[in-house]
Amino acid sequence: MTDLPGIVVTGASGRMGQMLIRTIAESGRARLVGALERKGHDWIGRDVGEAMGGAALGVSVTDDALEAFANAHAVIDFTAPAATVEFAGIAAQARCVHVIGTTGMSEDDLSKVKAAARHAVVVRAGNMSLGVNLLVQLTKKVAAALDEDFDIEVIEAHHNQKVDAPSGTALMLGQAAADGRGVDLDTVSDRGRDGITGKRERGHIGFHAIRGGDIVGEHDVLFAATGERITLRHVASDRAVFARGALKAALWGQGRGPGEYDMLDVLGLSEN
Ligand SMILES: NC(=O)C1=CN([C@@H]2O[C@H](COP(=O)(O)OP(=O)(O)OC[C@H]3O[C@@H](n4cnc5c(N)ncnc54)[C@H](O)[C@@H]3O)[C@@H](O)[C@H]2O)C=CC1
Ligand SMILES: O=C(O)C1=N[C@H](C(=O)O)C[C@H](O)C1
Repeated sequence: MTDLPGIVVTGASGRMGQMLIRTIAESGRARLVGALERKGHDWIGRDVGEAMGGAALGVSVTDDALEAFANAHAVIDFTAPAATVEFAGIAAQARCVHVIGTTGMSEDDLSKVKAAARHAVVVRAGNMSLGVNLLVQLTKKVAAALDEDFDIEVIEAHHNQKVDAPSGTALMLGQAAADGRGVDLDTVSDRGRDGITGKRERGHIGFHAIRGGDIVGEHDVLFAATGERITLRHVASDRAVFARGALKAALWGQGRGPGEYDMLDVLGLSEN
């Protein structure tokens, strides 16, 4: 049992944190060695299993990342951009695999993560599910096959607690569509529409975000032309799909050379 890779989960009380802790505990392929929460959180010092309302797991929630990461093989991190940037530096120092699910990161945040990946393995993806990563590749292929007579719109729906838009997944899908077409996403991106926007520009890629209730995560890529349209769709109905992907990434990263990887690498779906 103690030979299994030891994993720290950051944001332990969060929606994804709790799902990850359950997934690791039930996997038989890894062991939970740390559970991190932000300073002042009322779970600090408590056994994380009990804090989640279940049996004790023998791991106390801490706010000390340096100490927690020192004894870990991997950190699975679904928190917030500022926290993730801080954890990237600490994980690199500790030479443990850093699996990043956090979305809404700025270019500056991403450049700091990239710097950390010079010293340790980082696996980062806006969506860790098998289905979405397959959809990314399908989107790229369909966008490459169709010309600009087909307008591309990415529509996503999430729960009412989500703080960033468009979702990390929507941006991955938009990037895949732009790559398929051979265009620069920043140049053709239309984020939402409101007011007298003028007609849709040919070749642009639109993003639209719905927020409501407890929607786990739904993504449509619409290719609309005159007389016909195609929709590629993924629906996540259980956060376990993200947690299983993240655990797979943490195990895949063991023994690999430093660098920044994504779930296409982990799942063997990368075309490069
Ligand atoms: N890549 C993927 O497959 C997925 C990514 N996400 C992303 O994961 C992130 C978290 O999502 P949720 O779990 O729904 O959010 P949440 O709000 O339920 O959980 C975030 C947790 O992080 C904790 N946290 C914040 N700062 C911290 C710090 N400095 N140290 C330790 N803990 C800290 C918060 O206290 C909270 O418990 C979001 O960015 C979301 O978009 C969510 C699902 C799947
Ligand atoms: O915040 C969420 O919940 C999710 N976030 C990710 C995103 O921004 O795409 C992945 C998933 O859709 C759930």
